[in-house]
Parts: sequence; C-alpha cells; structure tokens
Amino acid sequence: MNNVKKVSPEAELDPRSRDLVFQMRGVSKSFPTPEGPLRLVLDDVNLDIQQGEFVCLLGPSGCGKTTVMNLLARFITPTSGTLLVHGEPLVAPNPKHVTIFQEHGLFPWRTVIDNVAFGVQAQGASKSDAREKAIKYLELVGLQEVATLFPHQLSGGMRQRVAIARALAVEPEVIFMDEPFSALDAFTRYRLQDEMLRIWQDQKTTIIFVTHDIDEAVYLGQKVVVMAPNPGRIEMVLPMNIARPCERTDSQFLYYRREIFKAFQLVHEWAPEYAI
Ligand SMILES: Nc1ncnc2c1ncn2[C@@H]1O[C@H](COP(=O)(O)OP(=O)(O)OP(=O)(O)O)[C@@H](O)[C@H]1O
Repeated sequence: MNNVKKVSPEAELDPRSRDLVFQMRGVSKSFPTPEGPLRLVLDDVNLDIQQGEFVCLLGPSGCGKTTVMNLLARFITPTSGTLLVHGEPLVAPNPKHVTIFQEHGLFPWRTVIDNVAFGVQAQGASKSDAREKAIKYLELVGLQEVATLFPHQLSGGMRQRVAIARALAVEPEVIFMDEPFSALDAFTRYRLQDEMLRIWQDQKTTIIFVTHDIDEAVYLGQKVVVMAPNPGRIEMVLPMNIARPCERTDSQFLYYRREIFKAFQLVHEWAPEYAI
C-alpha cells in the first residue's frame, strides 16, 4: 500500500511538542487471566495523534481498540512503553478529555437540558451559565426543541446526540468515542456521522473514534489506524486524503475503502476494481 505509514519505534519522542496530543512508543498491555498468568492483549503500539485530528481505530472484535482508547484516556496504564500527552507522561485522566460510549449513559431522571448542563456545572459554572451553554450545544446538534424532555422520550439517535452535546458542552480538548453509533439503524448512523464531521470541522476538537465499521472509519477518519488481533497490534496507519465532507460514492472514498478491505483480506481474487 502506497499510503501506509507506520510510526517506527525508533521515531524519537518529542517531549516539547505541543501539537502532538498523544505519543505512544512501544506500548504494550497485558491483563491477568482467570488461570493466573498475564495475557498480552496489545503489543508494541506506536502512534502519534496531532491536535485537532480525527483518528479512527478500526479492527475486528478483540484487537485492542478499546484498550488503546482506555490507555490514551488514562483509565488504564501501559504494562510497558511510553505514553506522552502534550509531551508529558500521563499521570491521571484529564478533565478536558471526555468519552462517549455506545450506551450514551444519560441520567434518566434528568431532562435533556439538565443532562447537558450537568458537566458544565460540575466544572464550577453557575446553574444559569450552565443552562445557557447547554442550550448553545443542544442547538448545535439540533435538539433545542426537546430540551425539557427526558431521555426515555427520545429516539436512540436523539439520545446519542444529547450525549454528544453533553460532551461538547464542557468544551473538551479531546473526545473519545467508543463505537458510539453501532447500536443505531443505518440511516440514523449516516446522519450522525455527517453531524459529527460538521461539529469536528466547526470545533476543531481532537477525536479518537473506535469502530469496527470500515465505511464509517473511511468516512470520518483523517487517519485510520488498522488493527489486528492475537495479540492486538497496529497493522498500519492510513492517512485518508479525502476532501471533507465527501460522498460515499466518490472514487476517493471507494479507493480507500477497497485498500482497507484488502488489508483485512476481504477482497476476492476475482473482484474487479471498486466492485465491493
Ligand atoms: N480489564 C481486562 N481484563 C482482562 N482482559 C481484558 C480487559 N480488557 C480487555 N481485555 C481483553 O483484551 C482484549 C482486547 O479487548 P478490547 O476491548 O480492547 O478489544 P476491542 O478491539 O475494543 O474489541 P470489541 O470491538 O469487541 O469491543 C480482549 O481479548 C479482551 O478480552
């Protein structure tokens, strides 16, 4: 593959780089097994993530996507290797880094606006300032009309948009998204992908997005990190030279889609170009 880029383990760590939000060098992670011995689930990961980048972690179940995300978010620590955030060793989860999960995690007893305002108030804002900010971000995701409803009165897609508004309202530096749209129907997923791209272009937030959907990764990612299992590792880092927003039928989109299908050995020998 021409565009394949692997961060070599020899690539020097730059302790002063402010543009690189994350630098991982030779990072491995093992977990204990029920039988006792440690099992290596992530082997020798090398990855740079720039400020404002939209990075998709892509791979089959069990290849360690969530483990990479959890390491970056500092929910867990590496077994070996180095992980720097803005050139500094990570010591604790950063309050400017927020996570959106597949299950949106809204408080069912709070209204939409109170869900979105919650994190802002937790940062020390007054109730009225927090609600003002919540309205701003509900408008951004097109949900100002349902501000006084409760989560159970919304569709799955709307609930996930509330979760996005709640994450944005704390004006994060980094958003981690762990398969946030995988429980939604295809049409809602397409709409939310467009919304996410629009918000990312508007807010310039660094986004780390975990997915096992090749189309989703190509559509969203400026950079797609292709992972493989046993043990979990990065196979390649593929920059997507695609103008955004793009059409899912564009030749550039189809080219990268096919390259990734090939990387996962999902293209048949007899398949003509772009016939996937
Ligand atoms: N806390 C843990 N303790 C033990 N094993 C773990 C732990 N967390 C993850 N693992 C194992 O590490 C491997 C990678 O898990 P991870 O969740 O990172 O994969 P994934 O690529 O995100 O998978 P999926 O797409 O299914 O969510 C799996 O085999 C998993 O069972």
